[in-house]
Amino acid sequence: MTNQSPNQPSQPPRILIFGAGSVGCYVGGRLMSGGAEVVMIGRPRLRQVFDESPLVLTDYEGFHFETQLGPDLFTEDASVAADADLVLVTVKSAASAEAGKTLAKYLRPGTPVISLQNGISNVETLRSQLPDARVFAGMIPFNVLQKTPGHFHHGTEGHLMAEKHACLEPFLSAFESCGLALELREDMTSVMWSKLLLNLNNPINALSNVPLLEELSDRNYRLCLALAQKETLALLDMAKIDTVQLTAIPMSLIPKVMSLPNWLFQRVAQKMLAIDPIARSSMWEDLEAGRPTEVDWINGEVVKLANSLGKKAPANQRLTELVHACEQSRRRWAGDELLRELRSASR
Ligand SMILES: NC(=O)C1=CN([C@@H]2O[C@H](COP(=O)(O)OP(=O)(O)OC[C@H]3O[C@@H](n4cnc5c(N)ncnc54)[C@H](OP(=O)(O)O)[C@@H]3O)[C@@H](O)[C@H]2O)C=CC1
Ligand SMILES: CC(C)(CO)C(=O)C(=O)O
Repeated sequence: MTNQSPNQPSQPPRILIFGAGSVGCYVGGRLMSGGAEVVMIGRPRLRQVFDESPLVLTDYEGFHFETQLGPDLFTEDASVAADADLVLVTVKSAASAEAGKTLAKYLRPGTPVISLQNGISNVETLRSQLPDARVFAGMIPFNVLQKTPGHFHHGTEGHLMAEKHACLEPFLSAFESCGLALELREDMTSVMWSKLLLNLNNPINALSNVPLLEELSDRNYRLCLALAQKETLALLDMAKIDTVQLTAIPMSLIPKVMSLPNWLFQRVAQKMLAIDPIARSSMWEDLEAGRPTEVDWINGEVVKLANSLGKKAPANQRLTELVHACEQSRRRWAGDELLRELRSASR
C-alpha cells in the first residue's frame, strides 16, 4: 500500500503493533486470525518464546487461535515500521516517549497511529514525538493476561474504540473480520476519562494481590474504589468533562453500586462480575514482575486534574503513594486496612 492513499487500500493493510506484550500480542494475533497482515515489534524475551512455541490466544467465550510467529512477524527491528499503514502503540505509559521517538525515525508521513493505552496523556506524548504522523486516542476495555509465556487470555467483555477520522475507516473491516470490532467515536476525551474511572481499580487490585473477581467480591475493596471514583467524578464535573457508559451501569452510579452490600452487589452487578476468575489488572502484573507501574498515568492524572482546578484528590493521591511504596516493599493490603488508610487520607 506504499503508493496508495491510506483511504483506498487495494491490498490488505499492513498493521504494525509497537510494543507487543499482553495487549499487543493479543490484538495483533487476533487481527492475524482474521487474515490481516500484522507485524509486531517487541522484546527479545518474547522473540525467544516464539522461537520455541506458537503464539496462543484464548478468550472467555471459548475463542482459541494458535500461530507460529517467525522473525518476519515478531521482531525487535523497528525499521519494519517503514512499511506500516496503521500503527497500534501498546507499550506501557512510561515507554510512550521512547516509542514515539523510535517510530519517528521510520514512519511514512501521515501514517495513522492509535494509542491503545490506558491513561489520558499518552496521545499527547506520542503526538509530540510524531509531528508528521496522525496520532489518535484509542481505548481497550478488556483484560488480557499472559497465562504462560506466549499464551494471552482475554478475560472480560467490551470492544475497542478510537477517535473518529476518515483515515481510520479503511481499517475497520480488519477488526470486524477477527471479531474485535473497533468503534470510531467523536467523544474520546469522555471515553478515556470513563476508562480511567474503571482503571482506578488497578491500584486497589494490585495492592490486594488477589484476582479481580475475588477483589471485587470484597466490599471493603469496593468501598476503596467508590472513594477514588467519587472524588474523580466530582472533579470531572467541575472540569465539565462528561463521562460515557462503558459497562452495564452508568458511570455516575458505579460508586453507589460498588458500595452495596455483597448480597445485593452480586445481583445488581452480575454483568460486571462476568470476569474470568484468574484475570488481574495490568498494574498487578507490573508489581509482580518488579516493573514500575502506570499509577502516575492513572490516579496521578486525577491528582493533576485536581491541582489544575485548585482542589485536592486525597484518595487518589494516597493510592499513588501506596503503589509507589509497594513497588519497593511489595507490601500488600487487606480490604479493611486499605479502606481505613484511604478514609483517613480523605478526612
Ligand atoms: N493488560 C491488560 O489487560 C490491559 C492493558 N491496558 C493498557 O495497555 C497498555 C499496554 O499494556 P500491556 O500490554 O499490559 O503491557 P506489557 O508490558 O505487557 O506490554 C508492553 C510491551 O512493550 C514492550 N516495549 C516497551 N517499549 C518498547 C520498545 N521501545 N520497543 C519494543 N518493545 C517495547 C515492553 O517491554 P519491556 O517490559 O521490556 O519494556 C512490553 O513487552 C498499557 O497502557 C495498559 O495500561 C489496557 C487494557 C487492558
Ligand atoms: C481491563 C482492565 C480494566 C482490568 O483491570 C485494565 O484496563 C487493566 O488491567 O489495565
